[in-house]
Amino acid sequence: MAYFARPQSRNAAVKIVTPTTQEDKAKSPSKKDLTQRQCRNILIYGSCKFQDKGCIYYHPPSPDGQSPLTPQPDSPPLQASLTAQAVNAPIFVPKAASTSLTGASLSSTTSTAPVFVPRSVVSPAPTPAPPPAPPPAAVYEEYDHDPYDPHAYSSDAVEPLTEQMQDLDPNYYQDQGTHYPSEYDQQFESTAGFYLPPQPTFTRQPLNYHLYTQPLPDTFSHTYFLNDDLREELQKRSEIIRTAPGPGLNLPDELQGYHTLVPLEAIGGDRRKFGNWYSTVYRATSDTTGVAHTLRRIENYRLMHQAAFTAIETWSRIRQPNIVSVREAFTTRAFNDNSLVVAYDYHSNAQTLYEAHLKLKAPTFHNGRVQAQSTAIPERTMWTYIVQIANAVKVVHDAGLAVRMIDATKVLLTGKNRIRISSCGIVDVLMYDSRQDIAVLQQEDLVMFGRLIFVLCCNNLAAMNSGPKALETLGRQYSGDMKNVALFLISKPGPHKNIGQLFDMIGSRLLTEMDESLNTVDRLESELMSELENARLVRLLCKFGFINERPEFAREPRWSETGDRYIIKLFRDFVFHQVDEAGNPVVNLSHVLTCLSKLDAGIDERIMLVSRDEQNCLVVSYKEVKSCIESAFSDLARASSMR
Ligand SMILES: Nc1ncnc2c1ncn2[C@@H]1O[C@H](COP(=O)(O)OP(=O)(O)OP(=O)(O)O)[C@@H](O)[C@H]1O
Repeated sequence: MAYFARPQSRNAAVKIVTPTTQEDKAKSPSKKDLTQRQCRNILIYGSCKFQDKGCIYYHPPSPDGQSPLTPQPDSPPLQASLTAQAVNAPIFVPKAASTSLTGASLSSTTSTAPVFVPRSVVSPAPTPAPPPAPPPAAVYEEYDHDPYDPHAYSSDAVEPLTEQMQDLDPNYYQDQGTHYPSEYDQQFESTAGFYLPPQPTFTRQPLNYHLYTQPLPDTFSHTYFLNDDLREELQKRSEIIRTAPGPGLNLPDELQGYHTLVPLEAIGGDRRKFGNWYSTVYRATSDTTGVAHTLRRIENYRLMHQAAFTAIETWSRIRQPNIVSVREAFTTRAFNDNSLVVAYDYHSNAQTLYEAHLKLKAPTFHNGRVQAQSTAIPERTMWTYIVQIANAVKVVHDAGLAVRMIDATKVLLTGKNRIRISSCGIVDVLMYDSRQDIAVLQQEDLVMFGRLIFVLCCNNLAAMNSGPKALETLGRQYSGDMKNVALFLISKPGPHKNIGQLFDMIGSRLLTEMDESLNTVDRLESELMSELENARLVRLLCKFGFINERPEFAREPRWSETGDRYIIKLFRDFVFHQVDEAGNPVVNLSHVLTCLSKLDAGIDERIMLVSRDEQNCLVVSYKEVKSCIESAFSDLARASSMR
């Protein structure tokens, strides 16, 4: 009987063919020869559990008449700790229980995804699988590490086995209640006259790549996909970054290395001035990098001194997470006037603090009643803003510059509670002629910062017009610390009033902020983990797409349905085309993800692949399917690079 036939593929797949009779098996000369050879279990374990249960190999009698090399009850335990799994050998199927390796009996070695019933398994009623042999009782008569060559196994082959064992979990043996050979064992070995492999050294713990990456312990719930809020936010950003300009705007097609200008604010209607000038903000794409940038254009501005751009150079060297980075500045006549343009980083879906908190919002319906939306900013959020702005101001002041524009319409909210000061450097260019002492400008920064706190706490852009009322509102709704900070910032300039002193006042809040940002990093890292897995699987699916059913190779024998590609095709059916008992398609993402992850890891777990005509089935491991895919894909890649 042909238990195993070497498949057409050079890969190690076990083809299952119709079982033949016992007589055929008896006639097999190779089997006969095998019975003359000494049983490997005797060599490795000192005994063979299956000696009297059908093992066909030679078992030498022991001198005391007991079964050969059976350990005495008080003798030290033999090193019988290798399982079939440990040496990568097939699971032993006792002869009595398996007259043939039918699909049913193989089911014990197949994937454990029980919900899926491949077509061929559905139609013939499966016979119950025999219980798997106990792990330590593995026999190696049939296989070496090449499972198809029954004669290949020799004692020399023990060496490669130890190499494979090095990849195993070191605790594996402890778990089995066995141990590595001690000195005593070594002595026993030599006196017993059989060879035991040298003690393996374990260099690393094998990774269970086929399992999804675990999130950080206990902190965050684990999901396969990105958190909904974050996904929505990121999608919105990438959607907004691709919006096209409306028709009839009459904007230049090309502007000093930028194209596709899109205004970020309404053009026309009531416009507020930026100092003495009108300004407009555009999103534009860089010709060289394809990256979106923000261009702030000052209309009708005539540059008198080139030196006015010196400040832009200094600003462009500042990289601080709470400042919108400055890229460059230039003048242009592309808008049919003399315009000054300063380019900044673009933060998609950004809002100004004014838009986020101060602008009147449409009322909402709650319990059937119209309700004005609450615009009060929670104290916690206010402290986050204060710490971030203070951080930015400190960096700017330390660089010998002044922000010169800390205003609710110029501070951007670019993410959840994440703010950045925008429009930096532009005032330095505009006011170049009326140069002022930098220390005075820095004091002004602090006052502007204080005013912004009053505006946000009172929810009123004109809060500072009535100082005492604003102070009272702030004191009523926020803590004493907040009031002190706001008062300090708007107080008269003095030698001790600087941004460093503010940090002395808010020291403990900084620690809270730091905790928060570390938590955010952890959370995002955990999100990244799941996306990492998904990216891995997408690459795998792309390989599948490249390989499966290529029309140009339809007549090519190597691509035909007899080689590696056939295994890949059947595997594709196994992953995606499962049917239930009634023949209905099973659409189960978990099954797909599990299979693909196991494939990517190339683990030794075996699965049964069934041909579409249900006449043949192949037992292959994920490792073997992976190697088929790798070789098919590298063939393709080679072919494509030769063109
Ligand atoms: N760097 C940037 N990245 C993304 N969007 C930005 C950037 N800078 C400004 N914006 C957006 O451009 C729009 C206009 O910005 P601007 O600074 O002109 O605000 P504004 O409220 O219109 O102020 P003003 O009344 O002074 O023009 C705002 O919606 C803002 O979110």
